[in-house]
Amino acid sequence: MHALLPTTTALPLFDVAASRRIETRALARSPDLMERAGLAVAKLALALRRGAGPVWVACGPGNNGGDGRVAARRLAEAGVPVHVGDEPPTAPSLAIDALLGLGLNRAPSAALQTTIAAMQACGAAILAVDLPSGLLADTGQPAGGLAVQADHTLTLLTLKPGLFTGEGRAHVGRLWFDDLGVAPDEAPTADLLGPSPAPARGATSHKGSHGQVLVVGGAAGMQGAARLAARAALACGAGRVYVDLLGLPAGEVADAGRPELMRGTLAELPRAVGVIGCGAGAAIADRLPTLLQRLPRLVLDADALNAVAASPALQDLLRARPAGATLLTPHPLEAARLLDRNTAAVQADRLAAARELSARLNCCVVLKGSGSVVASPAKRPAICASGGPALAIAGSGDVLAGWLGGLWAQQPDADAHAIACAAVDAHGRAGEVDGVLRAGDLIERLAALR
Ligand SMILES: NC(=O)C1=CN([C@@H]2O[C@H](COP(=O)(O)OP(=O)(O)OC[C@H]3O[C@@H](n4cnc5c(N)ncnc54)[C@H](O)[C@@H]3O)[C@@H](O)[C@H]2O)[C@@H](O)CC1
Repeated sequence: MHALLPTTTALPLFDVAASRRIETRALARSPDLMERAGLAVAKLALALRRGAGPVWVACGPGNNGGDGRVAARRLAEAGVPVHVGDEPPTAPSLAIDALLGLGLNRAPSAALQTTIAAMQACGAAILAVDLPSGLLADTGQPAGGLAVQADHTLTLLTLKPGLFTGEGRAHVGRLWFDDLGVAPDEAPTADLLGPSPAPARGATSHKGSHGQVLVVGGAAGMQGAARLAARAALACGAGRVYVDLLGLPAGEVADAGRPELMRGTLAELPRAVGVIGCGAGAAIADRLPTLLQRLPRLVLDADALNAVAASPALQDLLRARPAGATLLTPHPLEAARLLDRNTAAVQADRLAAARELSARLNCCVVLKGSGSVVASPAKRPAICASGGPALAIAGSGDVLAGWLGGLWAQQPDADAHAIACAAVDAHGRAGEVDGVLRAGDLIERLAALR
């Protein structure tokens, strides 16, 4: 058993169906899995309980409750006062939520809702077994809108996607993992991202070795967005970064605060990585057909995505591009527009929405939000484990788009999916600070962690 995040390596994720198959085969080999699970819960509970009061164990009707009952027995054997039941004892030293795990298949019943409310109000820290009760393992959504808000979650046997995306991160608290000694014996449903190495910079390399980025955006009044993207691409290490600022006369400097940035256009830069749409406004729609047909590698963000959503002709152009050549970075509302549904429907199953969009448009899709999802046609999707609320700021997406472009410029042989996985994880890690960041500070943190 160990605390999981931050992870230093990529990790496999398994949905409910895969976890069940792994569990079934493991049970055939070692029938004592529940004993191992309960013992792991008891050990963690011993470390987490505060004070001399009883440990409250709330057990549900299935095997999740079975884990709880084994943990209660183990704790009692260790001399700890234990209370098993639906209502809290006086002054509990810890509450163990063993109500519902993988078997959750509907909104918590009225009785369970009462127990969950009592647990939230009991004054002790909550340790959830496998999953916070009410949280759907595949999507990270609370079934019926209600799930335990745990302080700690000890997940068992497999890591599930819903612990990391959707509302998962808001419910699990600190995440612990015990594989119960079982090595997964099938392909994962998705990957949890770990850090990727920064592109190598050879001793004799020069700026021409590190690629070009062309940022197209920045309509009148929105030039900051394009400049943030360009600054991020530069900080990432791209050799030359150009900005085609739609709202600025040609003779004016790209960015007075960053003299390294240059003005440029598609006509001069046919091999650059395009970062298109940051602060671009509606004018980008007219530029997109040429950009989509000419630039070999493209990152589309913000207004470029809205233009694509509104135009079947642009969607056809996207689909016609080679596999691995285009990266889309929608937030949930932009993804909803692209999929012609509402934001809630996207958030209800983020993995599925990202996969569907990537298949429809033949692109790599980064669905932003807590637990960003990276999906590409014919590839296993990935979920980002890094990041936090400090990233919920103006310009955060522009910085990500620019970082994606900067990374891709330096790795021309990498496909969109690999670039997206590396950039999204880096962006998340740079955003792991207490309080609030500004987008400019985020660029500096990305550069420092590079
Ligand atoms: N079988 C084993 O040996 C192991 C089991 N494990 C544990 O077993 C869990 C899965 O067990 P189960 O498949 O029994 O599933 P659960 O224990 O999660 O729940 C299943 C039961 O809950 C009921 N239920 C589902 N949703 C409900 C709702 N909204 N309101 C009220 N009742 C609801 C179902 O009708 C069923 O009776 C895992 O999450 C994990 O905690 C793990 O410890 C690994 C080993």
